[in-house]
Amino acid sequence: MPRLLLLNGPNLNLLGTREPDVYGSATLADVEDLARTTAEAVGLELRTVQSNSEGALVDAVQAAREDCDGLVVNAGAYTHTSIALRDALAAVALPFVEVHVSNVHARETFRHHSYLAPLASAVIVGAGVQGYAFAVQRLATMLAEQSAS
Ligand SMILES: O=C1C[C@@](O)(C(=O)O)C[C@@H](O)[C@@H]1O
Repeated sequence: MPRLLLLNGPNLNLLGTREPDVYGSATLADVEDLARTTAEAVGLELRTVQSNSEGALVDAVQAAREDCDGLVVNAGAYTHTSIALRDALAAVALPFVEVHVSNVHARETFRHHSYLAPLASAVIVGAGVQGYAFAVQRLATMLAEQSAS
């Protein structure tokens, strides 16, 4: 069964209590449950990693090359700063969908640039935590198309 890695970066462990007016009330556990339920409904397995450290996220991306077919990535603030994470995603060359809970384009200008977006298959912003479900569904479609071709 194809497998996805759901990667959440810094401060996303605080979802549910962190700036609820911006990020809503769903917790990281809620997000992981939603993504897993969505994945299982379309015949995919889901592995989850959350870390506040950039190096651990790079390690998780590298490890995904061994056992995953695609990634859902919310790198939090590292989205806007991390060339290392971008290089890791380029190195493993797995399809990934970038997700942001909030509409980063309606926020501070430093959130408008993503080092990851040019490599992403799709970018979903501002859909709340439902964006994670959309990302899983998009990857399921892409993987099905890939295996049919
Ligand atoms: O930590 C986060 C969360 C975020 O990735 C989002 O999901 O909206 C947006 C980022 O700018 C921010 O640093």
